[in-house]
Amino acid sequence: MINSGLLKYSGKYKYLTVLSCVLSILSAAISIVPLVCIYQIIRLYVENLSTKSIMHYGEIAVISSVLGIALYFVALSLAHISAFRVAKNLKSQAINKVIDMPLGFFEMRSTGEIRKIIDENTILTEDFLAHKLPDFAATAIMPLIIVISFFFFDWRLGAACFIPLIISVICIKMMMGGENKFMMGKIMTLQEQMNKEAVEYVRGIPIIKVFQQTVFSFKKFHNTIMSYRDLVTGYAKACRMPKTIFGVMLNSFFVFLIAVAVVLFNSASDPIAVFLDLIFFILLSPLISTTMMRLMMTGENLIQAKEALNRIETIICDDSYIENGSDEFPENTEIVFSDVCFSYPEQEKNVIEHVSFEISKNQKVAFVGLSGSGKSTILSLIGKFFKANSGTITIGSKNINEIRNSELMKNISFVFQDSKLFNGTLLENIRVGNPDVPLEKIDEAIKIAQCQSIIDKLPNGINSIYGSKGIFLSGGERQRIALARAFVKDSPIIVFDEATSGCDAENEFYINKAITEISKNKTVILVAHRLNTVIDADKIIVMEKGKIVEQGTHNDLVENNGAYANMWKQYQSASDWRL
Ligand SMILES: Nc1ncnc2c1ncn2[C@@H]1O[C@H](COP(=O)(O)OP(=O)(O)OP(=O)(O)O)[C@@H](O)[C@H]1O
Repeated sequence: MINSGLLKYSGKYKYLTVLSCVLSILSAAISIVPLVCIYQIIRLYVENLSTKSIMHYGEIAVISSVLGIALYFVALSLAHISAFRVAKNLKSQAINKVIDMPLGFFEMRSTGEIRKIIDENTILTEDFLAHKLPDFAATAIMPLIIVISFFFFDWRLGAACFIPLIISVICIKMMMGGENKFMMGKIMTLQEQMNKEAVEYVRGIPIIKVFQQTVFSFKKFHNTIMSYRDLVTGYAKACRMPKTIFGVMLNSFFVFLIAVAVVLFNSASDPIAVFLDLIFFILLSPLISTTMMRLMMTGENLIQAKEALNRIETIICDDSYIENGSDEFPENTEIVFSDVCFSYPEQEKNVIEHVSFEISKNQKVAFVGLSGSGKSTILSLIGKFFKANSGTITIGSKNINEIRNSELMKNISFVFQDSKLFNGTLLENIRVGNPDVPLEKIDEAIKIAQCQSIIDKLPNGINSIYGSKGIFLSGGERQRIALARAFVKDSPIIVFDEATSGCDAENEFYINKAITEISKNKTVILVAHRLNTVIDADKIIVMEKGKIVEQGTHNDLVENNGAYANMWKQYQSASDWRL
């Protein structure tokens, strides 16, 4: 049940939610008292009885109205306190989980999707607990009110109210039961998808402009919008009839009451008594309508909150990334892959097939091969962005699954093809991996990563805020800042994934020089397309379709006259052609 599901996130505030429901029920029960008092006042007036009693009922009506409002106010206030706590706990648990997730999690989900799951669903649960749940509890008192009015007043007039009431309950069932029960989930899934694809679309606007495309070029986005349109239109059509009948029934209590009352008047020995009972039911019927309307709305909100909770729990309860590794990182940074196979989540085909290799401590090892052969995937597995399907990966004989993610990240630096800088000063960007590093080390990093010329041209030097007032850097310049960052982090293992691709000759020269400096006394793994950067590697591993086809030094592989020798020949002829 949703309530207990949500309440486990409210901690000690759980009782406030329960109390708010109890108070809301009391408030609903008390709300009937003024109606009874008005009925009594009319009865006393019709029967010409004492005005003193009329005053007495008037006072009770006013006091009970105020009490009902006060109880409802307290109920809502308590519900809000508990709801805020649940929203806060849900959000912080989800965010903490996301922070602990390996990079692979973010590769498989867009930021738009993660933001929507956490942000919008917590708002939905908060809204439900703060506003809708007390109302939902209050509607529980309604059957009791109807039964009491049956017994105490006139069962025949009660039955007249019962007819539209039953029909409207059937209509609610038709709108929310059967296939429609799953509608909210489908609608929310499509909304999430639209949100995700809208973000992708906005990101892709430069491509649309450059290639003069329209929104239709973003087929997936367009198709999702169309699917959403079809789904909600279908749902609206399916609900058209029951919703109309529901609306008519809620407004037809008078019709049923008057029809039955006419019959009763004609056969009654005491028409005044029938008239007075009719007055009571006329007073009661708007309360029944409001309650039915509330029931329908809160029922919808209940399904929505349940779906929202399920969605947040896909993150909070995601066991696939449970961290149970230790905080000890091995001294020996030898990396060994033994018969490793891997396929990306939700993909059947292995992109890494029975791969085994060894990288000794402080060796420089390069992966080369055609595009799509699995080089970057190998690097992702070393960083535990994804877990291997089978086989083992060890660092210093310790299985990487036994090393905590944060510890692994502390000891491995990654320099990707397109390094990202965050919105902050260049100094903050450089020391992000080691915030307490002394300024002398930063100066050394700037020198080694050849960043001085970049910093000199900025208005506030190293304190210039990247991304502000036109302070942007070229791809090659960002790479050099990322190299300074890696130097400052000073981790024993460094991974370069095509760090020089996309750079001009000048930047490539600087970056290669920096890589050589930064790599001293480190275990270095690099992926490179430009083979001139791997000649001096201790080992070159050649990949083809997820498998290792050759490994050795540059000279050994050239002598072998295999795949690498071919690549080398092609590379040389291309370089000669360029020259
Ligand atoms: N996130 C992902 N989900 C599904 N498949 C992926 C994902 N990333 C890569 N792949 C697939 O895995 C295979 C290996 O990709 P990988 O990026 O490791 O190759 P690569 O050798 O590094 O290529 P390149 O030199 O072009 O960067 C490719 O077929 C690619 O399509």
